Amino acid sequence: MTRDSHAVRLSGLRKHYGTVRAVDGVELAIAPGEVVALLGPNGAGKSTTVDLLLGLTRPDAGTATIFGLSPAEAVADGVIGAMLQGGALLEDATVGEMVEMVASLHRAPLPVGEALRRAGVTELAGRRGTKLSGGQKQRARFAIALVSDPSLLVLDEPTAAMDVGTRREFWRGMHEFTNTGRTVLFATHYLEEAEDFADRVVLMRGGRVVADGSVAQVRALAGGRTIRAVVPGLSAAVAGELPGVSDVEQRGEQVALSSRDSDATLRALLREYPAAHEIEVSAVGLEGAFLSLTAEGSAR
Ligand SMILES: Nc1ncnc2c1ncn2[C@@H]1O[C@H](COP(=O)(O)OP(=O)(O)OP(=O)(O)O)[C@@H](O)[C@H]1O
Repeated sequence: MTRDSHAVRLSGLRKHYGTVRAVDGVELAIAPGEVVALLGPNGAGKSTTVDLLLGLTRPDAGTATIFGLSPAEAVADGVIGAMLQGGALLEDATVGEMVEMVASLHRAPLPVGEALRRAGVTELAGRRGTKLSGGQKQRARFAIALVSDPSLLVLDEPTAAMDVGTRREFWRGMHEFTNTGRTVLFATHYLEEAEDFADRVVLMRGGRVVADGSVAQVRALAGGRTIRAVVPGLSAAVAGELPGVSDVEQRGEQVALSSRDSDATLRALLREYPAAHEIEVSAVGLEGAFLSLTAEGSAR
């Protein structure tokens, strides 16, 4: 088999559970070195996509490859490391023993101490699985995911059980990993994590990819900008007819116009209402884009 130049390639991937289309024709190619956030509301198909990529579930149709390998081959080779939400830990073993055991399964693992350090669990090495808090378990799973020294890390809501400080430490460890040119795909509900950490955002809804691009591109897809101004004598009906305007919110003389073309809207607004003042134009945040692109009945 020729080595695929992509770190991840999902083609025509489908998985149904009864009548539920958990993954409904996903196409996704991730280049080596990309850090990709997988976003979407509950039930969008993120975990199923991750499971298909790891070979934990078989697709009804389509293929998933990792550097040209099947999921099973990639897992066996240590090319892919995974951190899953409910990933089992051995309750009777210590964190150090668990990492040691996983290391022994791989040809060229990281030194165990190094994996523990990168995951911030050096102090927990002697602690048993039963004695770990939710956030500590997540960090132990991170050490286990790192120890094969994988080229691709796949993480399903890695920081879900972590407090703010632990989360910051976790992303510091991740930066250490990605700075060496490794590839990461992580599913998350925290938009600020996607905004801060990902090069690319893939938005899923109903088992499909509904947006894919940089944070800035996904924001732009959601339909532009908001213009806020104080406009004496404004008529909401007239404002709604200005070019590019998709929504008008008025409170007294204060107005917020959502616009697909803020330049055209602003020119027309000032022509119509020369007394308009305190004008502010702002981009839609990732949160706004997320809500608009994943809303039920959204056009995309
Ligand atoms: N093993 C299963 N059996 C039956 N239905 C399933 C199974 N796994 C997932 N589903 C269904 O498939 C759909 C997609 O679920 P999935 O867990 O992939 O979504 P998700 O985007 O990860 O959601 P969340 O953000 O809540 O974790 C949902 O409707 C879910 O109920």
